[in-house]
Amino acid sequence: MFLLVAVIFFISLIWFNRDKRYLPPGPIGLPIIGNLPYFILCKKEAPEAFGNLAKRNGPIIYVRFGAMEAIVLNDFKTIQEAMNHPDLQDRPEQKTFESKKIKDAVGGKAEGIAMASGKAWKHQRKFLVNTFRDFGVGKSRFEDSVAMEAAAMMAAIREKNNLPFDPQILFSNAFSNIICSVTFGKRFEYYDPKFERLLALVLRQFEVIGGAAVLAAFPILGKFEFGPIKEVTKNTLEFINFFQNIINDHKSKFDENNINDVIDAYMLEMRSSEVNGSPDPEVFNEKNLGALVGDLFFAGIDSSVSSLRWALVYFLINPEVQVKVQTELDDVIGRDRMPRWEDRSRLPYVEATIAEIQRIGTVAAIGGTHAARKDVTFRGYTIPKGIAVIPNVYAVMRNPVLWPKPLEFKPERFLDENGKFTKPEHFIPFNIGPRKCPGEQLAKMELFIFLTHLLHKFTFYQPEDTPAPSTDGKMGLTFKPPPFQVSLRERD
Ligand code: HEM
Repeated sequence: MFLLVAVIFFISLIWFNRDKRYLPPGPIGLPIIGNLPYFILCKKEAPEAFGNLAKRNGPIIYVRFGAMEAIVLNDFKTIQEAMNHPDLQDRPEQKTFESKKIKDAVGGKAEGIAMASGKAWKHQRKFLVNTFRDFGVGKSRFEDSVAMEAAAMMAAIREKNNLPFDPQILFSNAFSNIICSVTFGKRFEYYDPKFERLLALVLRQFEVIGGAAVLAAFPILGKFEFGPIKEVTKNTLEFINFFQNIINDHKSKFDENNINDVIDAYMLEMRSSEVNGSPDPEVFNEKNLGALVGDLFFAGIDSSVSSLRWALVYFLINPEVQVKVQTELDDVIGRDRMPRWEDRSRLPYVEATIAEIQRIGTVAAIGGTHAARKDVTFRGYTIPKGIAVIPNVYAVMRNPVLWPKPLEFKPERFLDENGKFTKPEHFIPFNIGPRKCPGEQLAKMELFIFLTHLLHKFTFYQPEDTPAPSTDGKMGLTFKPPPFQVSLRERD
């Protein structure tokens, strides 16, 4: 009996690993579950575990979890080539949101930008990039909205009366409000119950989505809708309801001569496509609008919140860097006014510090999963149609050849011999290629304004009797620091 089981096991092992002939090397997978045990047993977060596999197998590796197969790219040149490849710009099919309940609520399949492929992605991405440009998002004329939100957040910080606090909620309030303003032209007071509910949902969704994605890789488990998948479905239905009310409100007040936000601009595009047949009416419709609004929330909040939290973690551990940033701000800007976006070219140490936070924090550690539109031959391997292609940006940002002593927090690595800010081409926090982050300019402005305004007014330090914050990031929707507490003093 034992012999029979052993024979069946080995035959299935060979069968499940059979079609690796043209695929890159990787660890041998078990039947059904694939490489899941490796990732559980190695006790590392996925980006680091991929990097370790690459040390043994070369920069391009193949891994499998249940039905989800992935090719992971672990060095800069490979990522650069793949992310610019015209046939590698799709997204893999999304099983996490496959629930019938979600489809019923939306009236079918809804595609925004972040998870879309083909023409839905191409047209809507172009729309978003143009709309951001027209509204001046991430440009000087948008600065006042960002600065106002930073001021509201600092007022809320002062209400903590010098008691230690976890910055997660306040940062989430602020960055959510910026996305609300861009998307539907409204910001909320921090204690508005509607806003508190929305924020709690957003934060919870960020927490459970990773677990749901793992379960969804096993179609049989995914069908039963339990645990995280059930919760993701429930939260998504609540989001749909929230966004739909806002869209309905915009519909009732729509005025084509008064386009104020992304939803207005999208409705104008829908009108034009109804009347002229261009842009494509199959793409610009209300279902996809809802999905696009959701994308802005999921892509545009957690990444900025986690970046600013990494900033505080590294300032608490390296107080001398915080002092240098404050000294540069005081020397260049002075104490009588707040720093402005246009000041940044005169603040090389500030720019270098923000870059170093983005490098060492690497919030988009596996920076955007792509997929092949058709079978692609890449560096002698086959990337089969639909398979996930993961750029391991974390491995690039911590490669000791590119960044000597990569675990040390050293803003100076971004300064040249004349003290000018400089960044090498392998610095890719927003990924590269046609699919790179369309919110890059906004994110850069948010980080600059929030960081400089906070350090202009406050000095952060580790609360007494608490351990130093951990730099061991955790993978959720983004790569983020574990919760920590911070204290501050108001500067003179
Ligand atoms: C520090 C902050 C941010 C970082 C590090 C970041 C990074 C990224 C990365 C790595 C991707 C995947 C690119 C790819 O698939 O190749 C992405 C996609 C995206 N990001 Fe960001 N992002 C940030 C902030 C924002 C903000 C503020 C917004 C919105 C206003 C935004 C909107 C998007 C959207 C819509 C996508 C999907 C693009 C597509 O699929 O074509 N991001 N971001």
